[in-house]
Amino acid sequence: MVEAIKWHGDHLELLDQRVLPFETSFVQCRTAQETADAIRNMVVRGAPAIGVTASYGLVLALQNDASPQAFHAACEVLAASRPTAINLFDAIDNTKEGLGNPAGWQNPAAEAERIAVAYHQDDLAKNKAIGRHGAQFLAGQRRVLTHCNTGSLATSGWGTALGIIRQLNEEQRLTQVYANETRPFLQGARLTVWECQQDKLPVTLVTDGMGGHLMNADMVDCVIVGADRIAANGDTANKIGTSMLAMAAHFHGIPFVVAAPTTTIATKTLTGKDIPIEERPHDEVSHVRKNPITAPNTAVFNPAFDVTPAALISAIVTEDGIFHPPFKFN
Ligand SMILES: CSC[C@H]1O[C@H](OP(=O)(O)O)[C@H](O)[C@@H]1O
Repeated sequence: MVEAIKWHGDHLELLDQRVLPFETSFVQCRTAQETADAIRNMVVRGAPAIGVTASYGLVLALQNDASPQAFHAACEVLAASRPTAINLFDAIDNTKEGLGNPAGWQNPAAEAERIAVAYHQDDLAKNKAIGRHGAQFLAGQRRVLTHCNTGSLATSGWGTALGIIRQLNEEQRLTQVYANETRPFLQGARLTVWECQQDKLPVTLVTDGMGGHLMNADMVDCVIVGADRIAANGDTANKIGTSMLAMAAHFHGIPFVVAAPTTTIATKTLTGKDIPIEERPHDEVSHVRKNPITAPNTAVFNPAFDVTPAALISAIVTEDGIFHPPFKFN
């Protein structure tokens, strides 16, 4: 199981997901700003991984300057790195609350480090529970279509949707994984395929437009995806292209399952309309690995996420179990 995030006590080491699987290189962070830049630039990505990384960014901030003013400035810098994944804000609030008691500020850097390490370990435990619940729920489903990357690279290890897929494989109940390439950042083609190959999962790469054909040809038993923010009513923000998969699955009567830890559930976000959708740099769409795929100065729209209405979601799997519609998280 690959480790995307490594804490070394005085710096953070991130596996650079912008260049996998072609290069294995690492980015070191020693300040909150460097950590925020790594999140914004998608050195590290994936909602749970973003939260864990931000927790360590706050430790670095306190190691550099243990004043409350510097800590709150670091919270702002990290909170501004990416707007959609609620895990980022959950992690920041988790450290804020942990330092809330008077004892927390006696040695805030050490206390924040204890909090961050616990948050990191807790996410791994959540992933394993999601895998168990999801595999139990999907008994008999053997051919899975997934979107983006929701594995060890997007979490503390094991994964959410890919964690369920790993569990199905461990229980010898998986015959096929179709991985959407997931334009424009290619999390599927570059990261999910690589993770599946590392674990000898039966993975086939498909383009983002193939989902309807696979379902029409009866090649898929279920669709499993991750999430970046689940609203109180179950509307779910996930990688751009997810909602179209949900529409196709609904039309074909195929289960569409969202897998996420409860740190991805935003009870104060009432519906999908309240979820901020990140827009990313245009060259992510107009170029692939720095090579242009369109004419210069082409107009581009690059929303990184879309919202799948709760009505299209068959089940939401968290570490607490399986939730069915109508969803009401509070
Ligand atoms: C378990 S990862 C959840 C989620 O995060 C990814 O977004 P990004 O790669 O832009 O950070 C994707 O939406 C995954 O489904």
